[in-house]
Amino acid sequence: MEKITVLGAGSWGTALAIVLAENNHDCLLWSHRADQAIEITQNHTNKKYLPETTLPTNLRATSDLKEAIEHSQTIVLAVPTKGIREVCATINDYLSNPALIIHVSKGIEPDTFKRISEMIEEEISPSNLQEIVVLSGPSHAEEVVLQHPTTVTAACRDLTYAEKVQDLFMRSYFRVYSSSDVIGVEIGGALKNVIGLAAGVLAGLGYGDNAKAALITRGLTEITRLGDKMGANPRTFSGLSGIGDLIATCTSVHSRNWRAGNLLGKGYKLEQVLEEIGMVVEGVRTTKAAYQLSNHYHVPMPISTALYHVLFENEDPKTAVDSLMERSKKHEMEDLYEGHE
Ligand SMILES: NC(=O)C1=CN([C@@H]2O[C@H](COP(=O)(O)OP(=O)(O)OC[C@H]3O[C@@H](n4cnc5c(N)ncnc54)[C@H](OP(=O)(O)O)[C@@H]3O)[C@@H](O)[C@H]2O)C=CC1
Ligand SMILES: O=C(CO)COP(=O)(O)O
Repeated sequence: MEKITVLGAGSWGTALAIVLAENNHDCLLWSHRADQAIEITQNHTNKKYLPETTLPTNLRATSDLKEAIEHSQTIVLAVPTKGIREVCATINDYLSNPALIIHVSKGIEPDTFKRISEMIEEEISPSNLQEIVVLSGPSHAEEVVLQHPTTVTAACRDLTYAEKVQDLFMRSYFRVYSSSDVIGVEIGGALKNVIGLAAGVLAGLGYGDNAKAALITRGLTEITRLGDKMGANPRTFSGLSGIGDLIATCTSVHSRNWRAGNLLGKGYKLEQVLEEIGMVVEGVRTTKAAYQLSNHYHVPMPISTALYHVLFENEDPKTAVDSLMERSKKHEMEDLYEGHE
């Protein structure tokens, strides 16, 4: 049994805290909202994010970040990408011993192109950092809390820590694999949200399985193309954090990215969509990052680019799909690494 802190009491932080508490770890969940921390500790519920779930009685929450950091040196970071820097900068002030940071967020920062682990390294001083592990894969919180079989990957440049995280989380319904390809796992997790949004757009436009299969396949091609340039092992994209999460996000009604895209395809405006979903839709910001990265590395990413135009330049979704289909003809395989659009 270990002491573990989970930062972020949204759907994913809460679902992971449940797995850890069920594994008999002494898990303290931090919410930045005091009323939610009280609800979790006293009522054993988190109605806003997991309305049907009863939390284990050994799972406590606090809204005191200092208390949460003093609780343990194993910290699961489960806040949206947008909040990573702010939370890390604050916890850096509270850390007195090097911590193992396990991050579970899926995004890339626009403008800086930083992956989550890079942002963490910029905000937490080296003397306060033991290692960073990314935990990622096809894992909708809604299904994890129902104990449906789920598989994810823990990646760290030092495999020993990935294996430690495997041990912390492994449970009958929650199977964790290990990897040393942090870049590949982070890029796969972030960019699948872009393609997941696009899959929702296609569904909203009324398109069916042919379009969905095309999008998943060609989406994986552009993720792999960019990942290769950014230093990932291309084989990682055939794994759980790559094609695995791409399938889960592009085919599931649980996915907030898919649902957001679906509303966009039906004609709703982005602001209305985000209001309606009421939870983080990581793919929106990451689409901006993907578009910028595509230009920066001169890597063709036609789907991400088309979605960028829809999200940020008001392009009509149907017109965007038509333009994708009407591009000049290509060879299917040759363009993967050679950079032909
Ligand atoms: N949900 C899922 O199934 C999965 C999610 N993920 C990833 O996990 C990350 C977290 O997502 P998820 O839990 O789903 O998101 P949710 O939208 O469900 O919850 C986000 C939580 O973070 C809180 N929050 C937002 N900004 C900050 C901040 N600056 N400081 C502290 N807390 C903050 C929110 O508080 P408030 O209620 O006040 O807004 C809320 O409690 C994302 O990167 C997502 O891609 C990964 C795998 C599965
Ligand atoms: O990452 C997820 C499942 O693996 C959750 O996806 P959404 O953020 O689209 O809900």
